[in-house]
Parts: sequence; structure tokens; C-alpha cells
Amino acid sequence: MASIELKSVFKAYGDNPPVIRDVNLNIPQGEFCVFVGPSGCGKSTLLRMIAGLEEISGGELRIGGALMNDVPPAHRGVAMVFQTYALFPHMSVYENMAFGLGLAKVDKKIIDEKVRAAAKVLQLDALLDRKPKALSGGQRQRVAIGRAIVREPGVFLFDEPLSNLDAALRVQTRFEIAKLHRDFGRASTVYVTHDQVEAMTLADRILLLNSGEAVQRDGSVAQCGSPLELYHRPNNLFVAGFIGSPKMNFLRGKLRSATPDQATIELHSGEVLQAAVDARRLQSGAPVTLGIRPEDTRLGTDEQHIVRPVQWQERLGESTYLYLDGGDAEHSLATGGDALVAKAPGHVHAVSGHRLAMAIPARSAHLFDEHGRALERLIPDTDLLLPEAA
Ligand SMILES: Nc1ncnc2c1ncn2[C@@H]1O[C@H](COP(=O)(O)OP(=O)(O)OP(=O)(O)O)[C@@H](O)[C@H]1O
Repeated sequence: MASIELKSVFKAYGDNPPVIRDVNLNIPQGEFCVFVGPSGCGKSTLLRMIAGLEEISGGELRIGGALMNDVPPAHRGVAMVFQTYALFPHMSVYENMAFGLGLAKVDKKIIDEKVRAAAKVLQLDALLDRKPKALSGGQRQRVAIGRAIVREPGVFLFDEPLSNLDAALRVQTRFEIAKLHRDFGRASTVYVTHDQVEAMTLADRILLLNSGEAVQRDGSVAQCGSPLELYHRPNNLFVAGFIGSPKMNFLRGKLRSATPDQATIELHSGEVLQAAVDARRLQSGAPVTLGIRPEDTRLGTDEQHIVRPVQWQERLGESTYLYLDGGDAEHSLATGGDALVAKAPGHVHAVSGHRLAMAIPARSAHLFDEHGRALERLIPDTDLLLPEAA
């Protein structure tokens, strides 16, 4: 039941370059905010600073409006769930969940009510007498979540809570966390993950931190917005390459001409393509990168397209990823190399070396200037409302 406000927050360990630079963020009460970014970008550090487990080197942290920089963790009104559950092995599920309230000298009857209510929500009622070692990974993580819930914190902090679970349990627990947030909707939640599917599905808002190729900007905010904003309107090449799987394909070229609703691009490989992008701020001849997501491509020649030999394919049953030879001028971050990835529905089969036409619809194209900054796309922002069945 509290907002979280970060103002010019900064973190450096000793004399090392900062790991968090000038982060400004306002998480209103009840919002689910997900921190994502490549390994080492500083997302856990940022979360731990909110929790009070890591000192803040500069800037201000406010929770519920109150300055928290020097307030000890126990007095911040936050509850944290870690990747490694951190349960007491000698205590039962019930005792683990009741522990924090016991320390706070809450009345035993109230503790009992809260533990049983949380256990019911998390479907742990039949397991209350068990010790953690007699539980599955998913059940242990539910106990850790239950322990956080009973404290009724204003802020929930999750640090990669699903990364020790197998694929099926991850999906199930992800769904449970989303449901819990909806049911306990007044609490604000910050959730750290490097899994962008978790980020896309759970977040009201995603904060993506820079790292790696964005040297000198490590630990700064690359983009902050709703999941679909980051997907449809990435600010720059880094965000475009990070959000989406397989990653966006990039084709290099130069701008030929620009009108308010269309840019014409000549690729280094010679083809001329259109993009529904306003590129009028660039001079003609300016270097540009055209981006196209694998799921936005088609196979065939009925739209503008490029033709490339097939290198490789991955058949997933419901779809097939075709890896096409990108040539020197292009590369896909998916492979880190020079392949372009096209996604075809169903299970298609292509003979290695055969040349295929990959259609690149102008309305689906992204365009970036020579500094990697995105040009404005002209796609409509509306969601398609599904009609109710009769
Ligand atoms: N105690 C420390 N002393 C010095 N550097 C540290 C310390 N803790 C973390 N770092 C550095 O801070 C940076 C950010 O680390 P952090 O754990 O926050 O990243 P992350 O984005 O959560 O990464 P991952 O996804 O791999 O967990 C890393 O470069 C890390 O090496």
C-alpha cells in the first residue's frame, strides 16, 4: 500500500565505475513493475537498494512518500522473496510462515488466522506441518511467498523467484504471482528477472537497464514503459534487440527518401524497402538500420521481400524458425552472427541452401538512425477487442 519513488539513484562499489546511474522512477501504489536487463546490468542491486540490503550511494528513495535511504530493512514495510527461498529447514511450513509475525509480537490467534488464510490462497493448507525438505521447489517458493504475504507489506519485492523451477512450474507459479497481485492489488510490486516472457506477462510497466554493448551507460535506464510499448516502440537498437524472442533482425542500409508516412531504404545488399516510419529528421543518404521481428516476417513474394539462402531451421511444432544467410551487412542479435530469422507458422521444411523470399511488411518495420535511436513508427496503438461468444 505504498508508492515507491527513486530520484537520481546512484550506486558504486568503492572506486569502481557505477553499477547504477541516475535512475528516476515513480512506481504508484498497486503497480507491478518489472526490472529486466542482461546479466550484470544492476537489476538485483537496484532491488536490494529498495529493500535496504544495499546502501544507496546517491539520490533519494521514498516509500509511501517517506525518505528511506537510511531506514533499516525491517522498518521499510517491504517483504522480499528470493530466488533461493531462504526457508528455515528445521521449521515446518506453518512455523516458517508465522516466523516474522512472531518476531513482531503479533497476537498468536491473529498469526494463526493470517497463516491459514495465506496457506489457503497458495494451496498450502495440506502441507502446513511439513518441513521444507519434504516439499517440491514450487511448493517451497509458495511458502516463501506466503511468508511475505502474511506480513501484509505495502511493497513486495521479488528477486528472480522462478529461476530455480522447471519450465511447467515456472508458468504455473508466474500465473499465481499475477493472480496474487490482482487479489492483493493495493501492494506495489517490484520484480526482477532476466526472463523477458516473465517481464512481458507480469508487468504493468517494465524498466529495462542498459548493459554490455551500451558501455558507459551500464546501469542506466534504457527504457521504461508498458510491455507493449517496449515491444512496439523500442527507443533504440538495444531495447529492440532485448525485447522479443527470437530477437529482432537488423538490416543495414541508407535512407533514400522520407515522406511523413513512409521511408525508403536502400540496403547495403542492394534491395530497396519501404518502412511505415517518419524519417524526415534524417538527410537522404544517412546510415540507417531497418529492424524486423521474426514473427512479423512472411515467406513469399507477394509483398516487398529479400531473397536469401536457408542455413538452418528449428521446428517447434506450432511454428518453424528459418535461419537465412544475412550476408556481411546484416546481423541478427538472435545468433550474434549474420543470420536472419524468419518465423513460419506450422512445420515447414526447407532444403538447406535453397533461396527463400522473406517478406518484410512496411507496416511492421522499425528504423533506427546511425546512433541506434528509433524513428517514429506510424502504427496505430489500438488493441483489438475480442467479441464475446454468443
Ligand atoms: N559487492 C559488490 N562489489 C562490487 N561489485 C559488485 C558487488 N555486487 C555486485 N557488483 C557488480 O554490480 C553489477 C550489477 O550486479 P547485479 O547483481 O545487480 O546485476 P544483475 O543485473 O542482477 O545480474 P544477474 O542477472 O546476473 O543477477 C555487476 O557488474 C556486479 O559485478
